Amino acid sequence: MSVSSLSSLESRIKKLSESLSHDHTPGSKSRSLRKPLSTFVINTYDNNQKKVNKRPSQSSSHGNHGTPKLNSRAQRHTDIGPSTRFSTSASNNGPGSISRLHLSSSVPSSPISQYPIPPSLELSIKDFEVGKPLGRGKLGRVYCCRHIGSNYVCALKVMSKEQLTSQGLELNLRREIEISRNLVHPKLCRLLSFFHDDDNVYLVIEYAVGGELYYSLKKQGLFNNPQASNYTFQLTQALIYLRLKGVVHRDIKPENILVTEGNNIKLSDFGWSVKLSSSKADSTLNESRPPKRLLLGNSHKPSLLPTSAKPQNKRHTLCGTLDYLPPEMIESKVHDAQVDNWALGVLIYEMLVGKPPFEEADKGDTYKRIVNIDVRYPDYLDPLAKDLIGSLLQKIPSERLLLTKVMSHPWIVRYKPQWKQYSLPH
Ligand SMILES: Nc1ncnc2c1ncn2[C@@H]1O[C@H](COP(=O)(O)OP(=O)(O)OP(=O)(O)O)[C@@H](O)[C@H]1O
Repeated sequence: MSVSSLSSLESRIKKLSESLSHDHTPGSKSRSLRKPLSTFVINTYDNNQKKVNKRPSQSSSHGNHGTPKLNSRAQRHTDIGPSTRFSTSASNNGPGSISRLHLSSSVPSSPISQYPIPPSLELSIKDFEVGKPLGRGKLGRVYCCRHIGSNYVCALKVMSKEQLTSQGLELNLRREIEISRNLVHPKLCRLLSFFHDDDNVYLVIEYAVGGELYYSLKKQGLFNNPQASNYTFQLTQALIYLRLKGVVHRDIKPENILVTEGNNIKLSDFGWSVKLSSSKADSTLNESRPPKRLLLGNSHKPSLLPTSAKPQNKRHTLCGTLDYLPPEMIESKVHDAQVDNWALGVLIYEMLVGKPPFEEADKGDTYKRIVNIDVRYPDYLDPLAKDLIGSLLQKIPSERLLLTKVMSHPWIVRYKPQWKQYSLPH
């Protein structure tokens, strides 16, 4: 599809998506301020609350839940042969009693085109050799693992059913799976498969060896123009694809961007994504069919999740991450796909400055600065970058720069020749 037809399609989608409004996503209750949560709905105008650490550490700040208990049927010690790409560790602090494994970060995951894992449901945890923990999310841990049958290295997100239920996040998970299972793009972290047992739900995800862009950014402090423009370009590619699929991500932030070999990025975490109403979607999006009913079990197993995760026409949910929330969400107005364009502007700023543009100790102050579009640019910022950020951080959503125009913005064009030179080592 040509850039001009993408542009016009993007404009049409923008209009169509203006019909998005109420989202009755059940509230999640424990996300930090860097996490999207419906508690923002309750707390938006509560300025008396103490601000919590906005940048929780990967291993400890996602709540007080330990490693989810793997089904005892799955507990085993793996027998690692010398020919495998894993090496054993003396420690045994992985899930259950499974030996903890370490994967050399130089080992690439298999190309997605060759991924040989069965689509779903025939799988069980026994089909995987579980390796080192990669991180912890709100509902459980993510492990590096190997699909035994194929030797395919992937990430396994293990979520406790108990926690899913107690935190009312079944619908979010269901929506995440429904949306992400239909997304296949080199700049998106692909959901390869999913299955469940008595205790947990497991998502098999493409493995991103470099981890979160957030940690690269924290390590380096800030990115230079070539690096930031490279990541911006790649993320915009992902967003254009999502736009064509009628999907709004709603939680763009460096924590949800994973880095792979060759400094490639993959957008992840579709827990807060939504799909434009199929009845409203442009026919060229090929999204006119309602999503298939999601089954998280074999026929003899009850389906874990409710079946009401249909795309909503209207959305008012205050989701997204505090620093990345657009004015329309803070003001409880209807929002549309342009929330992702706003977040892209926030991200570019954060990459170049090292902190998000509206960050304040008090979240009420952050909200004020967001609704007033109070962006303060450091002197050292390239004027071209300022121009791009400013054109994305527009109060009126329809005035935000089109994604296709981001791709050809002079800041991108100017630094493109230096992208290879400034690749981050991973
Ligand atoms: N596909 C992956 N490849 C490599 N590392 C991953 C992958 N997915 C997740 N991780 C690591 O595991 C950590 C936890 O991931 P997870 O998605 O559970 O957390 P999260 O983004 O905080 O999710 P949530 O907000 O849903 O709790 C991430 O911060 C990341 O470092």
